[in-house]
Amino acid sequence: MKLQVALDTLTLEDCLTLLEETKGSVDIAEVGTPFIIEEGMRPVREFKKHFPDIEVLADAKIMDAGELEAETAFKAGADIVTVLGASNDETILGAVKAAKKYHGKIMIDMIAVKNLEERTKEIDAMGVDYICVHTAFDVQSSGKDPLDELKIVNRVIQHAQSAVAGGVKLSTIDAIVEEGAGIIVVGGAICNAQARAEAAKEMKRHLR
Ligand SMILES: O=C(CO)[C@H](O)[C@H](O)COP(=O)(O)O
Repeated sequence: MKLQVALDTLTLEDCLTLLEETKGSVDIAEVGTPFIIEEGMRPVREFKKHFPDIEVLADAKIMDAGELEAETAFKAGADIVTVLGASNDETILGAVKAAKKYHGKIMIDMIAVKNLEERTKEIDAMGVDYICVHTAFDVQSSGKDPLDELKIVNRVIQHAQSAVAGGVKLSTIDAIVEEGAGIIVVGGAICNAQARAEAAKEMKRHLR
């Protein structure tokens, strides 16, 4: 199980400090979607330069032009790139093609996918590496629990590993660990903590 820290709203400088502080706890540094909108691929390059031992995920949430956009992120040094599960199959397959070329990985973000079971089966057969259930920022306050979706994905996947994102915190991580996931993504619960290094360490301690 890997711990991925989602870096969405911090400055580049603060992210580099956070990654230094949390060394040994964080397996994957995510350049979050808002960060990409702000800075493009610069954080991907900088994270790779300063922390060559940490995997870097570009949360590009690709929806079209899969091969082209994934290639841009892989060329910048990303190890993993996200593509939306709601995209056309051609987009996902294009991104998988780029991943093969650059020896990278594709994570499919199932955010807002309605036919989760059926779509997971289809996507699992496309050669992607991770299928991530994701409670969107915009619906987290509704109290939506990602566990039900994670159970569906874990039940149907045969090739990919599962991942979970969206509002994960210390009080919810044990149930996720119990259910099982290849990657657990934590953003605010680490980035907004008073003691970020301790928060990341504690999260990591709960993983298997
Ligand atoms: O991709 C995202 C939003 O679309 C976030 O990076 C993801 O939800 C993790 O952050 P948090 O733990 O703060 O919800």
